[in-house]
Amino acid sequence: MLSVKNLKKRYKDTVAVDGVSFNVNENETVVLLGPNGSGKTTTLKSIVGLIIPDEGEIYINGVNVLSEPKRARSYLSFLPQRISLYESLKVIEILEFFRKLRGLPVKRVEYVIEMLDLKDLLGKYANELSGGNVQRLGIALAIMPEVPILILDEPTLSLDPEGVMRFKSLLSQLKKDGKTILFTTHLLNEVDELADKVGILVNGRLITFESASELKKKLKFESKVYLVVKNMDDGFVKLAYDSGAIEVSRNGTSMIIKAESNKILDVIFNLYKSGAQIENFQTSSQSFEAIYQKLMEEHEPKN
Ligand SMILES: Nc1ncnc2c1ncn2[C@@H]1O[C@H](COP(=O)(O)OP(=O)(O)OP(=O)(O)O)[C@@H](O)[C@H]1O
Repeated sequence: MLSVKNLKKRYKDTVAVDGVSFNVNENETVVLLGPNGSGKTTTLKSIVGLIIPDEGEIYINGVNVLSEPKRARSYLSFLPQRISLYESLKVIEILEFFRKLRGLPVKRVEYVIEMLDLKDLLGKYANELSGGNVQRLGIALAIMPEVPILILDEPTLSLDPEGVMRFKSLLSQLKKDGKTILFTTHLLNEVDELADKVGILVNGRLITFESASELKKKLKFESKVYLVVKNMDDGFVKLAYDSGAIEVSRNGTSMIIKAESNKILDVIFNLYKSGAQIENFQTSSQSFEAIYQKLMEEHEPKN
């Protein structure tokens, strides 16, 4: 559906994108992560034909973006990081203006008003909108055309928690509708739920591109369990280590055990079998954020 091959872009002395290649299959949701300045926006803008790369090829539905930009672009819709709006127009006028510009039926305006819950904003002028509401309007404009591919640069930027939740359900609906979605984000804990695949860019290079679940497996995804044991004894700490725990800390009758996710239940079960009277336990899994930090440290070791 979307194929990026050996993409390179340099701005004077800055190498923004340095040989990036990846594919996005039909109906997949792919998230690009990376620190500020790692080349995410440059990659997206190259895909949508707004930047001419120095090297590399990009195909959308088999159409070369560089040689047939108009045809390639007809398959996609793009939400840029900063959208510029006509400040003297009301939200409804902006939606209508965009609809006419793209030659879309009236029902597409009704659709985006419903999907982004824009009813209360329709009479407001663009310059009266908060940052989060500008972003909602931007997303509305991006999903108005009925195209198979959506490319979104930081769609959750400035959204409040409710806006983020709304965006998440919008994205799962779009996925159900068969869309292929590529977006960048800094909200790492959203990645788990939304992404089929994750690409991580560091200094213009794609250091990983794989499914979120594979990434977790590879990095030995860890879980933590907090236990309160009525008859706590140092022997239980030793037993936890013997059962595969990576780290155990004891404080009075409670202990915190860290282990690989697939071993944590063994540890608890062995403690229980050996007579530990477990009064309370709570588990927590490593967030995607921790995984991301670990990868970053591997690629940018601290001095
Ligand atoms: N028009 C430009 N002129 C000069 N340098 C640029 C230009 N656009 C981007 N760069 C540089 O290229 C590098 C990659 O920038 P890019 O915007 O693609 O990163 P990003 O990962 O999207 O960052 P962010 O998360 O902050 O949006 C950065 O070092 C940036 O300063």
